Amino acid sequence: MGPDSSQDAPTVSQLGEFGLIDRVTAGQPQSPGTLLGPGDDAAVLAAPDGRVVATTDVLVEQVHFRFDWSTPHQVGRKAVAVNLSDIAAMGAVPTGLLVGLGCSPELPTKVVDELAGGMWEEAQQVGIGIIGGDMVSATSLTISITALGDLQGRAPVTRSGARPGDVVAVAGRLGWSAAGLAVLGRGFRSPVAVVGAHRVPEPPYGAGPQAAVAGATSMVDTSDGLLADLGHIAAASQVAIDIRTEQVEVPQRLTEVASALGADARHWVLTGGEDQALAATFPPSRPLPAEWRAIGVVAEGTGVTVDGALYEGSSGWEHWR
Ligand SMILES: Nc1ncnc2c1ncn2[C@@H]1O[C@H](COP(=O)(O)OP(=O)(O)O)[C@@H](O)[C@H]1O
Ligand SMILES: Cc1ncc(C[n+]2csc(CCOP(=O)(O)OP(=O)(O)O)c2C)c(N)n1
Ligand SMILES: [Mg+2]
Ligand SMILES: [Mg+2]
Ligand SMILES: [Mg+2]
Repeated sequence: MGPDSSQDAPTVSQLGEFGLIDRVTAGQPQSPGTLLGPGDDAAVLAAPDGRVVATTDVLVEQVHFRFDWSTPHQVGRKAVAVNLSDIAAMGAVPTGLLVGLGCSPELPTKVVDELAGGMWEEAQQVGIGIIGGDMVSATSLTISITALGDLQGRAPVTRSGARPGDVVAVAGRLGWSAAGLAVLGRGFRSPVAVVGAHRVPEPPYGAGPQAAVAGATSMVDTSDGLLADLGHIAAASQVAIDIRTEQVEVPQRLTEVASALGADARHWVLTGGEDQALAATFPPSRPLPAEWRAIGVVAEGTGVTVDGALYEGSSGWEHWR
């Protein structure tokens, strides 16, 4: 195959593994702090703090996204966003991304171009880039992203530091992605406010480090659902968490969508995943940082309650359930 035909190759198998790698890496900016970028056996990245934060999330077609619901560009942005929100949830800032991609030989090259374009767009929002990755043949389109981050000299904010008396607070949107998923699941494509929130979450990236600076005692990103993810803090910290619904805003837009679908907007806010909001606990003595709003309290005990009662029904997403 000559260079001209490979330039326009319609499928990934026609372009080939190394042609595809060249295509997604060519012309991209160097991620800051990268001492050696894509092309060798591994990348080399500066670690300013001396410690490296590392996290992976995998996204699989039909499980995490559908191409009749989202464009490849949107899927690329979301795949990066869900990883960056885990970095933020440690109170860290991201420094680089590694991208594994499994796709069928028949996949049009254009889809890979657009996925990579979306990934780069989201990465550039926080000033970083893709420093390496892998491309393999697979039966379902699979994206595995590893995000690396830096603690800037601070202690990591773990899931295990919540203390009785702390305030529970959130930053970012809740329930919007679940509303969008419900809309798409019923075959609709609007309202775009909720469908767009499902396609591309907007994690409050800055709120993670902000919480760390403000002395947050524990933090998690809400990928599975607020109650489910707070359950991880309650378990790891060996405390009870009570959410006070009078403090939890249910946006008017979600109430409207829920009434059109015969659904429950409050349920989306409390248990809907994929908004990648941040939830954290703070000592009660100090004011919350700017992006954060109080939604409940930490007490002695175990588990998560809503207004003092166990929540009826599922508290969030679980794979294989
Ligand atoms: N295959 C695995 N090997 C080792 N650790 C894993 C594996 N899968 C998940 N974990 C770890 O289990 C924890 C919970 O995973 P998960 O619920 O996916 O976290 P998150 O919701 O923050 O993405 C994380 O610390 C994650 O790194
Ligand atoms: C086609 C499709 N069906 C269902 C969902 C809903 N969904 C899939 S995964 C998930 C939860 C988050 O995913 P997970 O892999 O558990 O992320 P993690 O908690 O590891 O960050 C949700 C709500 C979706 N996004 N797309
Ligand atoms: Mg995960
Ligand atoms: Mg995650
Ligand atoms: Mg997480």
